[in-house]
Amino acid sequence: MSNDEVMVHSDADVLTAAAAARLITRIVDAQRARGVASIVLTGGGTGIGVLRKVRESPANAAVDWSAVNVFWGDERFLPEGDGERNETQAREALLDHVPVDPRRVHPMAPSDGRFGSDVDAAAEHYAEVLGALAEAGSDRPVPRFDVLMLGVGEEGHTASLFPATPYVRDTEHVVVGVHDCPKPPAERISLTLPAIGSAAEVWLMTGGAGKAEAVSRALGGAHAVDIPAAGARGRERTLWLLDRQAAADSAAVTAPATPEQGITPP
Ligand SMILES: O=C1O[C@H](COP(=O)(O)O)[C@@H](O)[C@H](O)[C@H]1O
Repeated sequence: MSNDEVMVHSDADVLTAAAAARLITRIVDAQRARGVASIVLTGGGTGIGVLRKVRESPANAAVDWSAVNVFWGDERFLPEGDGERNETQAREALLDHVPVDPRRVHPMAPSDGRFGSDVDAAAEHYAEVLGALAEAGSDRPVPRFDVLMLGVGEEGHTASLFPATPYVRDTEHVVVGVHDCPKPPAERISLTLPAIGSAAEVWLMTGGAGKAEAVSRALGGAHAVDIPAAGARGRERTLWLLDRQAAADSAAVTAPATPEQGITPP
């Protein structure tokens, strides 16, 4: 039985705005508690939409952007600056517009960087970057992630972990080089499910009718190998942020009686 929390918003615009407000608050709270916040970004329409809304929000001035560590959950292995890279899109949407400390921004390597076209070497290096920033005394080989955001694909992929691939089954690595990806580009870099599961909070954010079946199967208890999003769980909290269309097929999430409604499945 899942103890995921589900929040359904009326449409994609409200979803991204509400998730942005939530993200700002999460960062401010983490900075108040520890002086610094660590966030893990996702690509995809909803994830980038959320970053755009953070940029547009006057409340983003409450964040000390110089004390935000930025990581990525996955990356499309393409040349630096390519418009399809999750990093490029995140920079355009937010990071180029707020005073982040470049030393705290940790993108995954591009395909024309120091590892050339060797996606496995690039993945191994990212694991080293994460390991070097792991909390002192922690047995987790990654930093403390206050929030790790994810998208959900129509077939249930999350980060760059696709159904029935060796990568979604991987429990040995923190980061994997993904080959033969069914959604272009063919090569990607991704955190594994155990690495995702080290985050304090995991937020799965998606909207649109095309995601309804995957969401329903994930919330219905599908195996992660079939629906990778079903295997993404935070240590303290797993939160699904959906619009009505994406929630439409989920038995545990009946049509909201009010415009916004949060539901925790039984
Ligand atoms: O390729 C990717 O797609 C997923 C989902 O994207 P969406 O546009 O369907 O919401 C995203 O989570 C992932 O980071 C990205 O690399």
